[in-house]
Amino acid sequence: MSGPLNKLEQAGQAVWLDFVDRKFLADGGLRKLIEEDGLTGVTSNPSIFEKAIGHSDAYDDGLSEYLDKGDSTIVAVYESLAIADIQAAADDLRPVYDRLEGKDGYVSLEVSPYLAQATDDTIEEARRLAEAVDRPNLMVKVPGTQEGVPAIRQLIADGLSINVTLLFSRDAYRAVAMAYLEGLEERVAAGQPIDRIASVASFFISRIDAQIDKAIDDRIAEGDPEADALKAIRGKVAIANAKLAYQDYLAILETDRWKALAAKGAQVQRLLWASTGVKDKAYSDVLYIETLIGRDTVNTMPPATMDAFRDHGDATAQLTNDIADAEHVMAEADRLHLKLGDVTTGLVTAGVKLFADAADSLLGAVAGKRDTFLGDKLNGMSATLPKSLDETVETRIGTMRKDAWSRRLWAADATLWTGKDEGKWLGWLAAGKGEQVEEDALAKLAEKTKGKADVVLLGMGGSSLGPEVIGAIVPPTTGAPRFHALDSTDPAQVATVAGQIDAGNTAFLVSSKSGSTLEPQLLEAYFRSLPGADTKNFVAVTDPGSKLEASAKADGFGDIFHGDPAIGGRYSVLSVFGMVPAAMMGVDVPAFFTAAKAMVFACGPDSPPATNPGMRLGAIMGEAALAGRDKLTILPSPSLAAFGSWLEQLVAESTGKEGKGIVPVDLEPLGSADSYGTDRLFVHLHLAGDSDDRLESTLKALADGGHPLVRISVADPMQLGQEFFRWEMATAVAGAIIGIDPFDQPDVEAAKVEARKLVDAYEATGALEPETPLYDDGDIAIFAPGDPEFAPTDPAVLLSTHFASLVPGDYAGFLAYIERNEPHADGIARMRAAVRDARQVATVAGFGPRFLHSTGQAYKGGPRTGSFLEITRTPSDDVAVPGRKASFGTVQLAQARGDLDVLVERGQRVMRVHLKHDAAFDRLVDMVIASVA
Ligand SMILES: O=P(O)(O)OC[C@H]1O[C@](O)(CO)[C@@H](O)[C@@H]1O
Repeated sequence: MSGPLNKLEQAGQAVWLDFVDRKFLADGGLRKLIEEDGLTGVTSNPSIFEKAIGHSDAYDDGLSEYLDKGDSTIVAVYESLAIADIQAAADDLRPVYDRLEGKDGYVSLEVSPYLAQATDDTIEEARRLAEAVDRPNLMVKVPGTQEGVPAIRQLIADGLSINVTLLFSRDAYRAVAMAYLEGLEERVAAGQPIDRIASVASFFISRIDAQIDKAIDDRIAEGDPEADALKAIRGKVAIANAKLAYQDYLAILETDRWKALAAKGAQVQRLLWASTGVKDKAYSDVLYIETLIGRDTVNTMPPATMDAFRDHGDATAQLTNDIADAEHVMAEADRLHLKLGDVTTGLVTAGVKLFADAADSLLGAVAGKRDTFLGDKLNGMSATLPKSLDETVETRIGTMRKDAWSRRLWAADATLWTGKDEGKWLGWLAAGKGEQVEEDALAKLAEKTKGKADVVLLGMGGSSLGPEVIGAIVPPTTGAPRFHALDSTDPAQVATVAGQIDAGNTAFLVSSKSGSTLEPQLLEAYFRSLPGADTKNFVAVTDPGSKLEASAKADGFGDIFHGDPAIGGRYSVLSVFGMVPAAMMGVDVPAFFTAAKAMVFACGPDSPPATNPGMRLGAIMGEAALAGRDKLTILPSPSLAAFGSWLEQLVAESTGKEGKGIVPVDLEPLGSADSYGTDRLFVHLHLAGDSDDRLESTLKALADGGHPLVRISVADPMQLGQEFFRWEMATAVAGAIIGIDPFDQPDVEAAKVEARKLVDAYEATGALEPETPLYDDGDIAIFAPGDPEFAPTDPAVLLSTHFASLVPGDYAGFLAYIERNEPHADGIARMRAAVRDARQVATVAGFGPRFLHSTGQAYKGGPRTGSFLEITRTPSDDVAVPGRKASFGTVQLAQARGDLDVLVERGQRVMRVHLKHDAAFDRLVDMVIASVA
């Protein structure tokens, strides 16, 4: 063969192809180039794979085959595809490699561009890739950044062949040339062979001219007096730079150091010309080939450049010609202040970023394909946002990608939030993959619990709400015990659960991360005192070293499960705190995690924000809150109605602090589209098979009316775990956008302290501190401790004054320290609807003390826009707590009063209505509705 490309080989220059594509390889395209054009190598980079994989369906078979295996990160999927191509190319080139005895015939695969600034990670990744590709003619491509240089030295010393990429300056080239020598010397010193170690130093050409030429053109356009001198070096700087780098190379060959290595069989580290397709179409399309032909060099060409050279290239060696001229060009560039040093430094950074961008887009494309393949095994999400919010969300997603939020979150980088200790609270990421639980231990526990009639969980907030939601949504297996979550000190509520069970045939679960929460302590004492109760049937779930762990051990509990101290209570549902009760209620935990993992992987570190469901939702929540849409209104389909109680604790306790945050609105009766203000972000969660025409038409009207609406679809209740994880990720991300620490709860403790003070005083004196009502008619009493404006008057005026303070953007809260039962829930729902419709404000509600451990944080620490009606009552049948003077009723009242004091202190508006007997509740409901009519 004697075409121009073959002639390059004769001139000592190897022709490599800067391109990989599965179809091209499968069709024998590479073999043809090897046979006909004398091609001896292939290079790839993230942009090349992005084009290959992201924009064709040639990889879809491989993709689906891989995804069938189950657990698969996007990077793993990408690598499986890329490695197969690299292996195929390496196999095509193997005869060349063998013929040339390892001097050529290489194919290059680049380490992740995300690691370009991390020496140790680069080393580890290069070793891993070399092992995975498992071909002697692989060159691992490593960026020649400052951090890359020591990695290159180490990898050469390891015996890997390395393609050093992203070299723009002679200084950088000389540094990697030295790293190559050092690596070889290390091997020689260790008595290891060096003759099969190859390396190329990839020197980039056209990108330099693109920058310098632009600067020249700008200066000329501005009328620079040196216009002629500038014009004279246009299109010449990159070539001159490369020619002088080649002189550096020749100089190295003259050193004794090199000669000693050569004597041991070392191969030269060839200069490889990369980026050789011309960017300026005015230049000859073979400019960067013809000018750079010389012995022991490589030119890696994009296909179009290769075709052009085959067609009309001139293979005369010119690399060592006109060196004086090259020096003159460089001197001129310097004299004319074209700042080549700055340009090459900038190009390294830009080059790393360009490959990282390509990798993001590649991973995004793979993620998209994976999602399509998974179909409804991955819960879906779509959003209809008003234009301005849509724009800010997309801008945010763009900056999140650039700032590597997906990777940084998984790497526990606290600077995503406030830079405090947030990185220590990310155990929920591993928990999502099932890594916090031992499935065998759970299976044993499930077996043990099977024969029981009931399971009663005693715990608060994060320790009770996840299990309650699982119990309500995931269908129980036949024969599984009934499940009750008890998170209250309300005497009637305690008595109701006690009345539903036979303590002798019940498994009890005391669940508390801290192991020191008051309510489960009181409840444990109560249930252990019931006839038939046996501590062997008690299970504790708690963090290691807690007070509960010690007492459960001492008291002979049947089982103790340990939580992960790196997970906060509200993020704990996929740890033992959710999964122990799930196992006890008969949920197939391994299957639950198998279903959950689709979302965990979709939210993985390698899933860029645009295709990462948790990140995207977090961006929407965070941006909506910043835009004043801080009331996250949960509108589930009927079968998912329970989900909101878990979600509201996660969102409220995580984000509601420092006067900022998101106020979740759960179980608010559905209104007409025009009853909602502009402070809402709506979220609809839909379980396949559910239908609710009124809800559907309202959702449509909301979206049509310009309200932001996120729709989430869940194909199967077993995929509930996906929503736990998606929302955990989204909440953490929203917290970062809002600018708070989503893992602390600074204001919850304050109410606990106040309540404890009151209970302690009661234990000492036998009475709660006296208080004076504004109004008392023997039926109801009204207190408004924080507001001097309220004068004792008739209750209707007091209530209407209270609600009159609400303005759009505010929210009304109903904090009910009464039994959580249907009549009470209905009455509260009616009051909420009336207030919302009258005042155009969002309404929230919680039963106390349950909400204290969930939404209570946001009511105290979040936006100061709340106005709360607290409801307490004198219980008709109080229940004693064994070993204490204070009854459940007294503790509950103390908690209510402590809560109110803190709300007042935090500047929220509060009024308390005390019901002197149960029947007064209906009167209160009527009075509230009348007061806003
Ligand atoms: O599991 P523990 O430690 O009893 O806490 C219960 C709940 O109380 C809180 O600490 C708030 O009071 C929540 O964060 C937590 O989920």
